[in-house]
Amino acid sequence: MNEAEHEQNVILDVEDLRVYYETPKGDVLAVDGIDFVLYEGETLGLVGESGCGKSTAAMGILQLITPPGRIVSGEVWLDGDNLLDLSEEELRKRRWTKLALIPQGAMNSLNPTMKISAQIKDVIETHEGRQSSEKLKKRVLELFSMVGLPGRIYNMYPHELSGGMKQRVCIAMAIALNPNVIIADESTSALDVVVQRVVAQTMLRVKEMLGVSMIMIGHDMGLMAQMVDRIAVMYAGHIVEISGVQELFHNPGHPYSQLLIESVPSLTERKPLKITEGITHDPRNPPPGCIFQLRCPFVMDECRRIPPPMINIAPNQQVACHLYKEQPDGSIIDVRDIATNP
Ligand SMILES: Nc1ncnc2c1ncn2[C@@H]1O[C@H](COP(=O)(O)OP(=O)(O)OP(=O)(O)O)[C@@H](O)[C@H]1O
Repeated sequence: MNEAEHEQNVILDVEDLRVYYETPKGDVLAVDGIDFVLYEGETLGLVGESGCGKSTAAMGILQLITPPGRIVSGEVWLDGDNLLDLSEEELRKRRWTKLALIPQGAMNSLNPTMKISAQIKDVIETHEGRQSSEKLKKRVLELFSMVGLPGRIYNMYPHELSGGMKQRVCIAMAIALNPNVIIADESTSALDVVVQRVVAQTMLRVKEMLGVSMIMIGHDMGLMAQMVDRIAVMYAGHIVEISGVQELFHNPGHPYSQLLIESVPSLTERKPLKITEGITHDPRNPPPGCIFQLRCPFVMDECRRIPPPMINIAPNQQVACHLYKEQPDGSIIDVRDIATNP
């Protein structure tokens, strides 16, 4: 769905974001011009194989890139501000209160020497100033109950909790100041499958209770299918498709999305995993034209020369691929259909 067709408001607007890492052999173009919007109340999945730039994109949005990384260009609009224009002080005020991150391996980011409750209180007091201990305790216990944690862990340390519980503590921290947007970076991948599902359900419940918008980063397509409204598919620093879950799973548009969907394991049918090659080009020296050309089964001459623009191929489906051509009447044709039905 494009912005005009969507009834909801845009809460986060990322435009042409580029983040590169400096290396002795040249810059790694980790995120190389991504554009997307997040709608109010929406959960957007960001998927793609390891190294495609998902975490870098998240850190770029939050302005948390550190050397050798740097933001080369872009705009990140949140609540009327371009985060790239703000001072570190202004950014600090917005982190946790407007935009919260549940980082990769979040549960290992808890301070092992501090009680769980003290860590959550710290987040609250840093932003809101000192408060009565009674009031703080009530708030922490409320947060625990929202994420399904028992009150008895109030005086516990991180090592006394299971992985799933620690992950819930990180969710509690992320929602403590009622942010508009939460970015969860593969926050469930270090957990076993059953715990993953429980944590994922906690995130969904919290999302519904608070009406917060979320970006969920991961590679488990099955989990994504159950959790998100739309999915942005990333390949080598580029977003190649943004589609509704139904559209992506039933009719993936980009050849890379097609490979990803074909690789989703099914309970009833065993099939070989198609994604085995990984990103084939040097991320410091991407080919001109389409970023996926070296692995694309449908590559054409045009793909080797011209980067494909993102176009709407269906109401809730945008794809950057030369296979799709917009006709003067606005309809879309797939050039493979012309080749097979002249
Ligand atoms: N400090 C760094 N120096 C050089 N290159 C880096 C650095 N950090 C990341 N990269 C490169 O940037 C690219 C994107 O990495 P990133 O971690 O964002 O990908 P990802 O999709 O989040 O991967 P994963 O799913 O494994 O977390 C990769 O090619 C990676 O090797």
